[in-house]
Amino acid sequence: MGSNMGLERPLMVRVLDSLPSEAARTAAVVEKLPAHCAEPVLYNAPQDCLKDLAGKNTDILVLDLEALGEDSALEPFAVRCPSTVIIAVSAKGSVSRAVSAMRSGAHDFLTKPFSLDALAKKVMFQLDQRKGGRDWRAPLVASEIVTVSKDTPPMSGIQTGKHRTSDCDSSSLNFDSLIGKSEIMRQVFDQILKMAPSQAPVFITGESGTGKELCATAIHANSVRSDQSFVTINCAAIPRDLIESEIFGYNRGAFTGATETRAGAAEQADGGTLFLDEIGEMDLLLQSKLLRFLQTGTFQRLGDTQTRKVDARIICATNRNPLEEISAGRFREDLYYRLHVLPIQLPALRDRREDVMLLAQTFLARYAREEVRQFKGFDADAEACLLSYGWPGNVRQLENTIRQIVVMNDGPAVSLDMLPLVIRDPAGRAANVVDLSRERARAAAPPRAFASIEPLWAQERRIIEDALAAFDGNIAMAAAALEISPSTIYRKRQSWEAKTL
Ligand SMILES: Nc1ncnc2c1ncn2[C@@H]1O[C@H](COP(=O)(O)OP(=O)(O)OP(=O)(O)O)[C@@H](O)[C@H]1O
Repeated sequence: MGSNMGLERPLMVRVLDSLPSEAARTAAVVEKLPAHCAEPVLYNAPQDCLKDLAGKNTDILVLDLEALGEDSALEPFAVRCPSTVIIAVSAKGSVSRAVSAMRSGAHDFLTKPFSLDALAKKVMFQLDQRKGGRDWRAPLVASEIVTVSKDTPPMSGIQTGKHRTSDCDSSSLNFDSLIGKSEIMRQVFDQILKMAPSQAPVFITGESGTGKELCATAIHANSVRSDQSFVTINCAAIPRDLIESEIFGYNRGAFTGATETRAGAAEQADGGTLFLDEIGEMDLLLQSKLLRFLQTGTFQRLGDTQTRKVDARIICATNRNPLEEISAGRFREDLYYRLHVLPIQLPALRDRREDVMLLAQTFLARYAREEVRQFKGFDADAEACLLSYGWPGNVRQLENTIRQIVVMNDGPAVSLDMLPLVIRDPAGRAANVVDLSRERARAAAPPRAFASIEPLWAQERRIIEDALAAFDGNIAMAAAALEISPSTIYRKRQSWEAKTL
């Protein structure tokens, strides 16, 4: 055994299996882990194991599904120790079994009999995900292209280096990053599993912050392309006149500022997946170029005469209603029908309230660990408030709220007074906003001459800049407080720059 993985204490492994000999065999995994491990603790009865999870350290939990009875009996284990790596094992392995175990909170699944090396590999993968590295959940900076390939660190939720077969290796399904146990999310997981092996385009819709990007990464992670690149282009975060060069690349000298030749996202995604986020922001001319690319698989870099061909699976997402966009003439109907082959609609958080506390607990455990706080859960009043709030900013708003609470407070439980006012008293806040704008209106010059009225964009700019100042420039936090998406802030900033040039 080697280093202790950066922890100050040995890793604690607990194993539940109704057969003591099997539990002992599984527990021997500690010999395979490159970390200092304490003596593993073995259980034959679920209630004994559950009792210990309440107050004792647990880093790795291996649960035999037969010892649990029903797969859903795994849920209380996941809720009790949200930061523990949970691996479900079963002698009756199947895709649906693996999916159901992971829906209930397991991080991975193995069919018995399994080798200790296979178990150790899965445990190490999960521990690595928890060891920091790039915080892939942080919002992308404007015009950033995120590439996940064999050569770059994988985002959580993506297993690189694996080649899945289209009939799905049940031990490799991965929804680690996309959390939900509600019926509506179960249907989404089923859709992802069925759509992942296909080569057809996927069209994801849903309000801002519902997890469209996570959904796209899960489709890629569970596809045969998972060991190839996953390339994201956020059409809202890139100035319109640069999107084409970001997607298709350019030759040196193609336009002012093109000082070198660059491959675009389409080429980088060759063999893998190209994710076009916020596709509703793309202008009509570029839409026709994208359509041609989808029809032929060919394109030209800007300033280049050579026609190139790539094989990239397309996933796109929008928080707009595509049919309304088509009727308004902002989205090409033919492009829509090319892209809208496998549709997924992500539900708003208010439509899956069963998931609110599961998500809140997960974020609390994540940020308490990151910020070194003691938080273990929520008191009853805080929980009731989180459950009754409408979450217009969806999971992003919930995640940012929990992060804010953890940064600003400490204690064993989150209490009502730690919640931001907007969550505790949404109606009151709304009233304040009205009062504030009235105050501003009153403060304006008395004769309401045309010139004295501040343009809407300038008012918007002031409000957004106030929010950014309140959160020290943190765009994600400001966006959550304003109940808009971070990309809206990026987009607005670009339009202000254009106005003040
Ligand atoms: N089901 C989920 N489980 C865990 N985290 C989630 C889930 N859905 C969303 N999140 C988190 O919420 C944030 C927003 O998710 P994501 O960027 O995927 O949403 P989106 O729908 O693409 O938003 P937008 O339309 O504004 O781009 C991310 O930090 C993500 O980790």
